[in-house]
Amino acid sequence: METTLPNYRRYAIIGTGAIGGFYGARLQRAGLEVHFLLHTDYATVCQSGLVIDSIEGHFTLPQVNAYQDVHQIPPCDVVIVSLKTTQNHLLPQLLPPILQESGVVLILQNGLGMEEIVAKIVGEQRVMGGICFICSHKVGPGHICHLDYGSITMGEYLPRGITARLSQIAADFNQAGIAVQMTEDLLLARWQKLVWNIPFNGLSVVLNATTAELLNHADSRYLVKQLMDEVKVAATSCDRSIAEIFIEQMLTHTEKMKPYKPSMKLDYEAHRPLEIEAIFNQPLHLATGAGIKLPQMMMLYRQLQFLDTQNRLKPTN
Ligand SMILES: NC(=O)C1=CN([C@@H]2O[C@H](COP(=O)(O)OP(=O)(O)OC[C@H]3O[C@@H](n4cnc5c(N)ncnc54)[C@H](OP(=O)(O)O)[C@@H]3O)[C@@H](O)[C@H]2O)C=CC1
Ligand SMILES: CC(C)(CO)C(=O)C(=O)O
Repeated sequence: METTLPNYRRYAIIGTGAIGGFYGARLQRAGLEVHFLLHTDYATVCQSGLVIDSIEGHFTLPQVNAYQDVHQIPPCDVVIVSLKTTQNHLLPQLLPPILQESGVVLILQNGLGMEEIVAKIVGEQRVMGGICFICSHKVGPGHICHLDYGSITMGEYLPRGITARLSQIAADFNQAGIAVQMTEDLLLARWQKLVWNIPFNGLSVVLNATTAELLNHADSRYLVKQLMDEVKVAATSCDRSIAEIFIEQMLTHTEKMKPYKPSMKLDYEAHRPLEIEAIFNQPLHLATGAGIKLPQMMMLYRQLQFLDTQNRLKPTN
């Protein structure tokens, strides 16, 4: 299959929240054509556009191409999936109407297993993934607050090296001031991100703590390290090797971060469904299927399932 995109590239954002709203707005500001699918913010964004408060400079896009219905969006060359993974059951309806024949879907989500879901809908040749290193959240309708970082590691789903279309998309993000690291091994990058997400997203909910609080107490820090070690072992189920030095670097890097509530903690506080399936269940499924025992991860997974169910029964304040 042809893996070069046209010189003029049209982008769609499926899920205009912390990730989609931020990166989509940066792409539009850099001169790219971007179409945004909205949900509850549709009316506000039609009226006032997108507002981005960012450590890299605040800006407003008073006019954006906003839609409530994918059938109104023109065919796009790059369709960015930035829904929460808990909404991925919507993708069979959302993707086919907007993906150009020669286009590609770029999944900007945490976790594992999303590329397989999208491959079933659009074909495995048309799937790419990205892992975002950013601290960002939606603070109001069409209003995104970008607190820290922003780079993305991107790769093809099928192992086909650094393709022309990957370089083209990376160049568009670079034009928007976003650093992109292109990888030949997307799956390794996804497992590496899980070294962070599994301990910090999970424990921040269960222990009601920020990243700094988790690292500053000897017992919770011990749990973080144990979980990181288990993710390292779990990755071997996919023949991926994570070096010990990577784990050490992740700990020291997080120590230097401003105290932060991971996205799962923010979802929990807002009584939104938690991304347990993609961040916990998929990795557990792959590893336990290969005969690997992961007692700490399994414990955290079951605690999160319990809390998620209880939390969804409680009304939002
Ligand atoms: N936030 C962060 O800093 C980071 C997030 N990630 C990952 O990125 C992914 C996206 O997360 P994030 O951007 O934080 O999530 P958000 O909840 O901020 O954004 C998701 C968006 O999807 C929209 N949406 C929900 N249902 C629909 C629908 N039916 N049709 C159209 N749009 C819909 C929501 O709209 P509405 O609000 O109106 O319902 C929301 O704006 C997740 O996998 C997350 O783990 C990764 C790294 C960092
Ligand atoms: C690591 C971090 C904070 C940002 O990349 C994240 O993935 C999350 O909050 O879920």
